[in-house]
Amino acid sequence: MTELKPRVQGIPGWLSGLAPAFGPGLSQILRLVLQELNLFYSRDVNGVCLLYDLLHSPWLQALLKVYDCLQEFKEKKLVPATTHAQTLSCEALLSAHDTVAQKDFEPLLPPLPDNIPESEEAMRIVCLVKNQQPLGATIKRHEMTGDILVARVIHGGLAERSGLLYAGDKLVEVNGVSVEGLEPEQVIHILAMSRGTIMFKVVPVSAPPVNSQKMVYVRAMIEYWPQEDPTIPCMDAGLPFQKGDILQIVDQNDALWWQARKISDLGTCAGLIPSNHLLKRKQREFWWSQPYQPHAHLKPTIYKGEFVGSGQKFFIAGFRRSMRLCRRKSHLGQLRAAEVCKAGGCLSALAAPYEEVVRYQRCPSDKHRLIVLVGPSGVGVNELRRQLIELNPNHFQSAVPHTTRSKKSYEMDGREYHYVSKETFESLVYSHRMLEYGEYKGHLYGTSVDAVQTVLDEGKICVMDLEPQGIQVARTQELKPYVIFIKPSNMSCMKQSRKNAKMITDYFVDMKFKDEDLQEMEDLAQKMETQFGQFFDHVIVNDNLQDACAQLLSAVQKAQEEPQWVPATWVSSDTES
Ligand SMILES: Nc1ncnc2c1ncn2[C@@H]1O[C@H](COP(=O)(O)OP(=O)(O)OP(=O)(O)O)[C@@H](O)[C@H]1O
Repeated sequence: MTELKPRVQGIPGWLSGLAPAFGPGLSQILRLVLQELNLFYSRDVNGVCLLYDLLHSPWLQALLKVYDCLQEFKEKKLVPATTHAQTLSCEALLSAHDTVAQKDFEPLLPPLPDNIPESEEAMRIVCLVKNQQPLGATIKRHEMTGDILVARVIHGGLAERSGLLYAGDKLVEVNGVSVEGLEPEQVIHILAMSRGTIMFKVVPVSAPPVNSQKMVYVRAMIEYWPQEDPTIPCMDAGLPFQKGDILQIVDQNDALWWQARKISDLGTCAGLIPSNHLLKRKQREFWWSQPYQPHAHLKPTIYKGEFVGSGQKFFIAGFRRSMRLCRRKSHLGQLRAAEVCKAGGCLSALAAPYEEVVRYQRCPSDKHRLIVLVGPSGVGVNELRRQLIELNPNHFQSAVPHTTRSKKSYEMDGREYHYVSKETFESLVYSHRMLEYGEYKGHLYGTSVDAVQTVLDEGKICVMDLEPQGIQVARTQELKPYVIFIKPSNMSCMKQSRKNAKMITDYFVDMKFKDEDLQEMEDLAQKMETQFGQFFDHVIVNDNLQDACAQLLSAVQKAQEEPQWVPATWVSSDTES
């Protein structure tokens, strides 16, 4: 041990001064090193060689140099090289950014050789990954060249979202298989069998179509089932819809097949629907193929009698006695039937299949919209109307009807009826100022547009019931009717809810509903929906009377206060929302 000391002390001077300078961590290591060295020394003199190697190891030397530098650096106070170094560095950074941003990083392609044949076409390779969705494109065969072309790209579909396929692109290969000479069905088969990535080789169309059309919304006045239409270019791409559905037309580039979405389903990709032009053509073909038939009405329009208002706290005009039994026995005059039809009571076979619509929200200063209730006889149209008016007679009101019968002693002109001559009544009919009219016991009865306007002009909501044939006559910009269909519930519910209800008959005898009455009501409701469903803004099933009345009140409020789809012709463009 005695010999060790001078040896250790013989360690170069720089090492002996290290321990305090390195701090506790490094001095600890050095201490351990010396202890180890001691052990080696007591056993084997060659341990000194080990120490020598250790102290000369490059990593320890490097570590010590780093330490020296840091120490030196710590003691120096840093000053910028120049006074405006920060500005300079900022400018340098921006200049570097500008240089990079302005540089064209596109690869420089060699010029095309001059000897390319004229017929050579540029190709585009398109890879689409097929998932659960359809590809969203249809194909067709060019009549002259036989080429397979992309007929249309469906909006919102896979192909459209890729931005790589356009209508008019010529298909050359699918997954390496040439489509030359193939029928579209064979190509579709290849596509249907493909899984995962599908590679198309196409010759791009010279000018891809640009869809600059504005978005149009329409109400479907017909129903359409692609599955039943053999003429649709691609059945799977078809969009089925029902009467009254509001459709967003997204593409009208094709004269025969438009692309549309239902507003209830705007997140999905569009589907094919027949264009207005195509449907009109089909309607015309169908119309000419039919043997001539005089116009058949769903049910004849007979104005249903007079008000029976005794025992009420206030007077409600325009309520009628049910003429169900009378109607069954009635024979309508030829002239009247023809007039009803002329006034728009029957749907023309050539009626527009789509009606352009816009969102309309009534301004508080606007007149209220007319509320029209429609429903099969006995369903409760009058009961609901009565209950609604009773809720707030100052707010809801009926229109005072016209009649050609003479005034009774206790009646007041303009309260129960407007009493007019037959000539005056007929002139109102001929000038289309009657919304609905009919004959009862030799007298004419009807509700005029002006009578409705009188209620609306007073700032009230006019509530009237109409035969469905009258809806089209009422659908004008001035009345902006909101049509509510009162629908019977199913037979078993009706039997229960109408157990104690009585229908008012022509014989002043209230009769209980028989099963056949309920069945007739259900059948008629179905026919009404089929024929006139496109005009219904709202449907209420009248099962529980209280519930139905609450629903009616809420629907009437929504009609007046919330935005609704109405025919575009009712609204000038500056009030569209
Ligand atoms: N939800 C209901 N539950 C029970 N009874 C009802 C319900 N709705 C209506 N009624 C009753 O059914 C009968 C027929 O109703 P209402 O007279 O309103 O029918 P309507 O549709 O106006 O038919 P019509 O035009 O033939 O008179 C009335 O006695 C009425 O109180």
